[in-house]
Amino acid sequence: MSAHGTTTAPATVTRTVLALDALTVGYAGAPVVDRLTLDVAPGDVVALLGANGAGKTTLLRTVSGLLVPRSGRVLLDGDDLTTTPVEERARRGLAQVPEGRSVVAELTVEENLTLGALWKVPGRRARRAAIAELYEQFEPLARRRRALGHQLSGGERQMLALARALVSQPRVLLLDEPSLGLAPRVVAQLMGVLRDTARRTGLTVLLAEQNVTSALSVADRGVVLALGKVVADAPAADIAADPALRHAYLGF
Ligand SMILES: Nc1ncnc2c1ncn2[C@@H]1O[C@H](COP(=O)(O)OP(=O)(O)OP(=O)(O)O)[C@@H](O)[C@H]1O
Repeated sequence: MSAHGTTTAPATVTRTVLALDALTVGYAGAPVVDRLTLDVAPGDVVALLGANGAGKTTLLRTVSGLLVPRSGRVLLDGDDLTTTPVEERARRGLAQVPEGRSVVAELTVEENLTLGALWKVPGRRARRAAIAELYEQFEPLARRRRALGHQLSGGERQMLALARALVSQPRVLLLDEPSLGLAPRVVAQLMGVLRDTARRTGLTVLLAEQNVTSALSVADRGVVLALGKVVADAPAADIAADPALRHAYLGF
């Protein structure tokens, strides 16, 4: 009771950086993402899991602005970005690393990183400092800074794609299948860098992965999709420890 005799609400504030509100997205025919609602807290690493075709890529592309939903909203810090162009979303701190390690094959590692920093980090000196800082985390890239994109291994390319997204210091990182086609040792290295970065910087991550074990090893929270709907949303450790859930939706 307060001094005036009224009951005051407890001072708990749930902060949300990214909110997906009843999103429905599709191509031709039935929706692929179906009235999906998800709130992501700042600094959360969320693994988006689900079988082939569950709607993970479609959801990430809707958040980054590559796809426009049929209905529902995408909110960043409470601002409705549902119809905001991709570039403006990027300027506001949303960065996507698409499936397939998009790096520029004809440019060196360092040039690719400079390109990533170009419009987000003003001034050559600041860009050089941002890249130097990244090299400290992405040690294999530092060693290959003069190598061209096409000379890199799959793991190095994926690492470069991740580093290039991080150089713009995004607030929310959208990662689509970073482990695809990589050897387990390389996947472990990549996930380790992602986990360290998220812990150090408070970055919020939405990580779509078929590699459930790897994704849950870095995530705080797991969200399982099936037919475009959320069928489970729980701490990553609980999902990893739930054999019935794994068997029903994750194939192991
Ligand atoms: N460009 C497109 N045009 C038409 N249908 C599409 C398109 N892209 C995806 N789909 C369909 O939408 C559904 C969901 O695909 P999506 O790629 O979002 O799933 P996913 O969970 O990311 O699966 P994967 O891990 O295989 O990428 C699938 O049935 C897929 O065939």
